Amino acid sequence: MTTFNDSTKTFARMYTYDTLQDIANYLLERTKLRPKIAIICGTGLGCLAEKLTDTDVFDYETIPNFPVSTVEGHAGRLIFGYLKGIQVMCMQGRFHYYEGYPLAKCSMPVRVMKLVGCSHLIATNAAGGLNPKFKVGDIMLMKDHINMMGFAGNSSLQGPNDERFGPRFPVMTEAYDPRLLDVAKKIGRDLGIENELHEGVYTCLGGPNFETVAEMKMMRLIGVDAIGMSTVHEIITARHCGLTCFAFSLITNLCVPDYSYKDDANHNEIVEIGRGKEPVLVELVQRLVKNIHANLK
Ligand SMILES: O=P(O)(O)O[C@@H]1C[C@H](O)[C@@H](CO)O1
Ligand SMILES: Nc1nc2[nH]cnc2c(=O)[nH]1
Repeated sequence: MTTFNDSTKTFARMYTYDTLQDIANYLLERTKLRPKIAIICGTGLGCLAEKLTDTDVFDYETIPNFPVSTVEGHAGRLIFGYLKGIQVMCMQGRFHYYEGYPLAKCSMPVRVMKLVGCSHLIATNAAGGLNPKFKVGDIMLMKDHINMMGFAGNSSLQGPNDERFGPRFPVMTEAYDPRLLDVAKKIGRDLGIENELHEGVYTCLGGPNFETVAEMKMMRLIGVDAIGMSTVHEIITARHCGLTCFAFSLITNLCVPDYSYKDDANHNEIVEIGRGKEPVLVELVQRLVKNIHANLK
């Protein structure tokens, strides 16, 4: 019988440094672009990738050893291109634990980004707003996360550690780059959206079910502002291999810890809210990319 731990370790062994280097080489042989900035588009936020110009597009199923994206609202393409003249690589669609992929597999594209030559990661997601100040359509800049799945002994870094990626025991105290957080707040003020922009703590739960009222109450008690089903393991993997990280959540629904609240979360609405916020999200990311590029060493 295969246990949870066995399968996690099997995937960690399957995505060895050499296998991931092969994937990176496959891409580098097929694009002339050498981006330093990688972007992961969350549910309904794939519009970001549509803004790239002079693109080289790789459907996930054409990339050797790449998983496929099975979620509605996630196109399943890795795109190299220019965002306002700056080279980026963009995942239009990510992998989630609830799709049946172990966390190591969900976050393995982050290591490919590193091997392609990226130094920065911008991750986006759709999340339920638990902080009572949040409204649908607001943006929460991720200041920190609580790794609930890690508490349960499930990590993307589980299994043998390859020091070429990073140390066995990586620190996470500055998982989200404080400078980029400040830059994003300034961009928010410049765009006049400071009233819909917050900072907060995100957590990833395994999904695919949304939360019970008791679970929402518990999350609020421990300091969570927004709940989702991704990003945390990607950031852990990215920090492990030395990428500078920035992430934000689009608040697509409210997590109201009250039994009389009846407006339940719904995936189609989550996708639609993301699409509706396209102009401001694209502008935020474009300006952030410009700032990162200007500060590259
Ligand atoms: O990929 P993200 O984290 O943006 O997707 C969230 C979590 C679920 O996949 C989905 C729920 O509608 O949105
Ligand atoms: N777990 C979780 N993920 C989400 N993604 C978007 N909204 C939600 C939510 O309310 N809960």
